[in-house]
Amino acid sequence: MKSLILASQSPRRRELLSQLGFQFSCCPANIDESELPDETPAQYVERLAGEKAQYIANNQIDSAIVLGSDTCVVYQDKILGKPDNQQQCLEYLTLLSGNNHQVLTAIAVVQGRLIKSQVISTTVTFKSLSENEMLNYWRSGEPQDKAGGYGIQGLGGQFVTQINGSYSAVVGLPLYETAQLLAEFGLLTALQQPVNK
Ligand SMILES: Cc1cn([C@H]2C[C@H](O)[C@@H](COP(=O)(O)OP(=O)(O)OP(=O)(O)O)O2)c(=O)[nH]c1=O
Repeated sequence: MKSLILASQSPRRRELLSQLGFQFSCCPANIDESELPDETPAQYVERLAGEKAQYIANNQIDSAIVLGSDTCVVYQDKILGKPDNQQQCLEYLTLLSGNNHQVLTAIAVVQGRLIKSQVISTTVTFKSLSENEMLNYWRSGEPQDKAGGYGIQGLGGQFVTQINGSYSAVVGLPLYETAQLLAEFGLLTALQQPVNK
């Protein structure tokens, strides 16, 4: 029986992976998340997802399958990570207000020396936000641990007028692509199992 490890501390990723019906354990991967010079946002998230998975895989004695993921918000080629403070969050929300942005989520699966990864891009449109709304939102406590300073699955959902792509990828783990990638490592969801007719 192959064991699956989610290289994450995120309760959202844990919940999403549970939706696929897998048994797995969670290990947070503490890696340096600084950007490298000349790296595109897609290269950045793909590298971090791979490093998170590899960090955990390197500490395994057996050949466990390790899934890592990373999400960032991109506005006009600028990466918006988790806001450090109120001022940065208001800056991010001001950029997102009334505009389209991309949410990039990368997933990486590692087993021994084999690594496969993928980047999923989703376009999200925000309504125009008032200063009051932004301040109240910051005070709700929701933006603090989220890329771009918002959570589509929470209070922040009321800012979103349109989404083109994968909702689960915006929340942190794309369900369709994760099921496909894990299947390449022989981990099938209950729905992917062959049926005896
Ligand atoms: C845009 C957006 C991001 N997010 C979250 C997803 C990610 O958890 C987080 C981005 O930070 P990440 O660094 O991708 O992940 P993390 O630190 O939460 O967890 P780990 O590295 O241990 O896997 O922002 C939402 O929950 N909702 C949203 O709408």
